[in-house]
Amino acid sequence: MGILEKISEIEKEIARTQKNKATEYHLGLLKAKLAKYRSQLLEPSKKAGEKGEGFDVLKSGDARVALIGFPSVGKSTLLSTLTKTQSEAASYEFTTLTCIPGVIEYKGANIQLLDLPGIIEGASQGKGRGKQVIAVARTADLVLMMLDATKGDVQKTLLQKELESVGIRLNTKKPNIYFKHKKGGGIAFNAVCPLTKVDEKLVQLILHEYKIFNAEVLFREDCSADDLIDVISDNRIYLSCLYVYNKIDQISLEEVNRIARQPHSLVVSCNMKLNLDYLLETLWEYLSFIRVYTKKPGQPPDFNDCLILRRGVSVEHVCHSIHRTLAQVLKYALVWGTSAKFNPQRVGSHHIVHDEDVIQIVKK
Ligand SMILES: Nc1nc2c(ncn2[C@@H]2O[C@H](COP(=O)(O)OP(=O)(O)OP(=O)(O)O)[C@@H](O)[C@H]2O)c(=O)[nH]1
Ligand SMILES: [K+]
Ligand SMILES: [Mg+2]
Repeated sequence: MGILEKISEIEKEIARTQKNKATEYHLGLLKAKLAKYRSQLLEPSKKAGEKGEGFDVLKSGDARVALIGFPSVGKSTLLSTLTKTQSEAASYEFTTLTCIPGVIEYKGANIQLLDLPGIIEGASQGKGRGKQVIAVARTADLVLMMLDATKGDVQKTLLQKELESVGIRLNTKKPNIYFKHKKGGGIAFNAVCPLTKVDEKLVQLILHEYKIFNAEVLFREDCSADDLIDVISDNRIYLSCLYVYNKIDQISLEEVNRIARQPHSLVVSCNMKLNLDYLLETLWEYLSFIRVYTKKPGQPPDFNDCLILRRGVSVEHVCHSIHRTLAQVLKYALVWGTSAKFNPQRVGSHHIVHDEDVIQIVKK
């Protein structure tokens, strides 16, 4: 039996099995098996001459955003609208056959936007260009999942499943489980809170399925069997995802309102150029961008040139992004803006900067 068949057998068995206390262990074990086979699928093929894991497009700019969606939802139309690059758009499916990069220039940031071929159900198992598209998605800072607003929620459910099955987790955090493989000593299992989804026996069963007999496992939150499998597998990718519903010029206002209220979702019309400003603003938020301006002593800040950084960075990061060696010679920094208690505040390298702060570096 090939891996794909084994996977489908297990999926069927999981679907058949009623979920209750008595089947809990059996289901946990099946899920572990499933994850194991899927991760075998993810391993790069060793066959010589088999080409095309991903499209070779160099990363550039401050962040990379990958456009993922079914054929003809309007991905290329969006790229051509938001960037100077033109990507052919047409009413037939699979117009785009490769990866086409463009650059969104917004509030001083350069965001690399990747137009990609449409993907369909079965993409993760190699249908269409699915595997290559997914390989590109794994390299992105953000997935922009484009959906056809006239088609309800099916596209979203299907695509999410495709991405899940290859280890991509959208808008979720890595489960808070400490896991360490050991050379001996058996399995030391602990939890810092009451667990409602697994018990020690299930954890052991799952670990044994992975041939792990010596390990330290500490649940720091009430995680599930799936969470544990994600942590053991260690090849999961946690990505932010924005669901962008296009073609709202074709649906009712009630439907627009319903969709726009869903989490991580927003509505646009590329053809009518509706709500695209809000899309850019939201992209900026999701990428956690902030702008920091620099200032030389005795001169006004340079507001034409900002540093694009991520929320939560310190003065040390700011130094690094100006010059590789600057942090080493930092004496202190003067900061103006919302991160400062008074203007200017004299701060050290650990001070966290805010959006639109102005900073002056004083060297030793
Ligand atoms: N009504 C409507 N049609 C749109 C909108 N945006 C794009 N389209 C149309 O949808 C069709 C597909 O657009 P594309 O940009 O080629 O879609 P795609 O997702 O890149 O398609 P593939 O490359 O084939 O995967 C074209 O006929 C577009 O004119 C929109 O906002 N409203
Ligand atoms: K198309
Ligand atoms: Mg296209």
